[in-house]
Amino acid sequence: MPEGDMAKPLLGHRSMEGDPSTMPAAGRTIGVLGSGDFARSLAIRLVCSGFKVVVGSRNPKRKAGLFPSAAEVTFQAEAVKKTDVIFVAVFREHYSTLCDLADVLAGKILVDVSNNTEVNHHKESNAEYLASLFPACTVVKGFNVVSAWTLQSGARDGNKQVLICSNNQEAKRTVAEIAQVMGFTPVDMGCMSSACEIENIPLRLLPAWKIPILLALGLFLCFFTYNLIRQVIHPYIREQKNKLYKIPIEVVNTTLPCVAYVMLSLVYLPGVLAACSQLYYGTKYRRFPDWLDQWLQHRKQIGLLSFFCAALHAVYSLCLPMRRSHRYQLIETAVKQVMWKKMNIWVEEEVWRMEIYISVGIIALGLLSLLAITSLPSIANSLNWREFSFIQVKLTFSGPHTDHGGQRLTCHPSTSLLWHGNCKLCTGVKGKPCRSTPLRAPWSHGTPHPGGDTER
Ligand SMILES: Cc1cc2nc3c(=O)[nH]c(=O)nc-3n(C[C@H](O)[C@H](O)[C@H](O)COP(=O)(O)OP(=O)(O)OC[C@H]3O[C@@H](n4cnc5c(N)ncnc54)[C@H](O)[C@@H]3O)c2cc1C
Ligand SMILES: NC(=O)C1=CN([C@@H]2O[C@H](COP(=O)(O)OP(=O)(O)OC[C@H]3O[C@@H](n4cnc5c(N)ncnc54)[C@H](OP(=O)(O)O)[C@@H]3O)[C@@H](O)[C@H]2O)C=CC1
Ligand code: HEM
Ligand SMILES: [Cu+2]
Ligand SMILES: [Fe+3]
Repeated sequence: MPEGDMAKPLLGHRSMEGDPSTMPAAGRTIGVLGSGDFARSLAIRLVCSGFKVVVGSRNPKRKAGLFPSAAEVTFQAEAVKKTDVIFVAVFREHYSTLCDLADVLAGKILVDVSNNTEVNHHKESNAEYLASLFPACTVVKGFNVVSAWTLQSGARDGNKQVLICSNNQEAKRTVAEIAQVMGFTPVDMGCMSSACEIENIPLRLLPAWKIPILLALGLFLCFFTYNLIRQVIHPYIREQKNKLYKIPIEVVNTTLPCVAYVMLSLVYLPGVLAACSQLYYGTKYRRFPDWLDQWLQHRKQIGLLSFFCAALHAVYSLCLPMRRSHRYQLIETAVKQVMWKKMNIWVEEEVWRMEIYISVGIIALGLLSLLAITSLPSIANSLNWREFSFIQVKLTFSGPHTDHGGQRLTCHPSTSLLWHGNCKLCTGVKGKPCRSTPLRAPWSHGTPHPGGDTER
């Protein structure tokens, strides 16, 4: 790592957050065991954040060149002696090779940063395993959710959160402070039993998206097969016409809007089912069945995928006239027109149909884009709940709700509150919303009702 890069502060806005040297953790000596990618990034970041760093390696001479000159690289036992807080940047498989250090490590804080390459098949989490190897040490789990790359490039890129857990409050606080000085946001995840959960987080691949993506793929496959039979296979069998050229654009372009439409209806259908269930049972304080609950919670992802398909459809549609096949067809029509000596082939009805078709398509796409943009967390957070629900519900004509006939059903905190003026449960004035707290997501569950009773 060149010195030039080292001199640059990693956090541009650090001065605004106050001098980190005033924090109790700042300036202390931190140990790092291991000299791999993670150890190196950690050392660089720690040095830049004003800590003294000692790196413990099995082969310090060979590895010293990889670390910033401000960090001291020495033998494992030497390094451990100089500090009370040690990051163990070694894989779980090699934890047992550190057992020789047990005596020097006694009474110190070990930070377990390890991840698994697959879901843990061991009985206990890596951190609990480390704790069992070193009973005289205090083990804190943390930093595994940030990558070596995030550490080096600064917390302003990537996720700022560092999840921390430990059975020792004191040690947890110390590590949280270190994380804070490094520019991260520590999140207290409780005691050591959470370690397993924390270790599995980096293994998850967009968990909320799995079902919606499978759904979209399944729908795409069904509609694609249908359109393929209709537009390619059927003409071939009936008239021996070769229409294979239609597959890449035309068949895909008739498939995409169908998927978009079905997905869009799947966004709003569960709300209707939920309302029906509430009307049927005459209460909103009844748990929805799990499948409906899951469905309600996946609406955002389903909606975004619908938007994605619609946007692709628009791009495909705009490219239709660009194709060579389209040019040939135009010329063919013109030649036929000349041959038939027909001057005017203008059909008023078809012209209007297409004009309306496309203009409505453009408006629909515009509204969908608005929904999609406001569902980006950074934008959603900058809107207050009323603006958010105005865009998400009113602008897309998904309301007003059907549940406002009976007083008992009114005032559901998970929905747009624009129609809640006459809510009796609510202490709000007419026209005023019943919930003053900012809207996290209309489907966030278990929110206490401002009238006092807790939903579900
Ligand atoms: C591109 C795109 C992006 C989207 N992004 C977002 C987004 O970021 N955030 C977002 O909120 N929506 C998003 N949506 C989804 C859509 O806007 C929501 O469906 C809408 O916010 C919910 O309003 P609704 O009128 O359907 O009411 P629903 O919430 O469906 O409510 C209908 C009725 O069901 C009952 N009900 C619903 N949920 C519950 C519950 N949890 N507990 C008890 N009763 C309940 C109530 O009686 C309610 O009146 C997106 C959609 C699209 C197409
Ligand atoms: N890379 C990343 O982005 C992230 C890594 N992590 C975790 O950090 C830890 C280290 O990862 P990473 O730096 O990528 O791995 P590397 O393979 O790059 O480094 C592992 C280091 O462990 C040290 N080590 C100590 N004892 C042994 C031993 N017996 N056998 C082999 N190596 C030993 C070695 O240092 P030496 O030879 O100097 O002793 C080696 O450099 C892992 O637990 C990983 O899960 C967590 C989050 C992200
Ligand atoms: C800029 C926006 C859009 C443009 C320019 C556009 C254009 C077109 C065109 C040219 C067709 C005819 C395609 C063909 O016959 O093969 C079409 C069909 C269709 N569009 Fe759009 N569209 C747009 C947005 C949308 C949106 C947002 C939706 C719905 C979510 C949608 C739904 C459909 C449907 C269902 C069809 C019929 C598919 C078929 O069976 O042929 N369109 N669109
Ligand atoms: Cu209310
Ligand atoms: Fe409502």
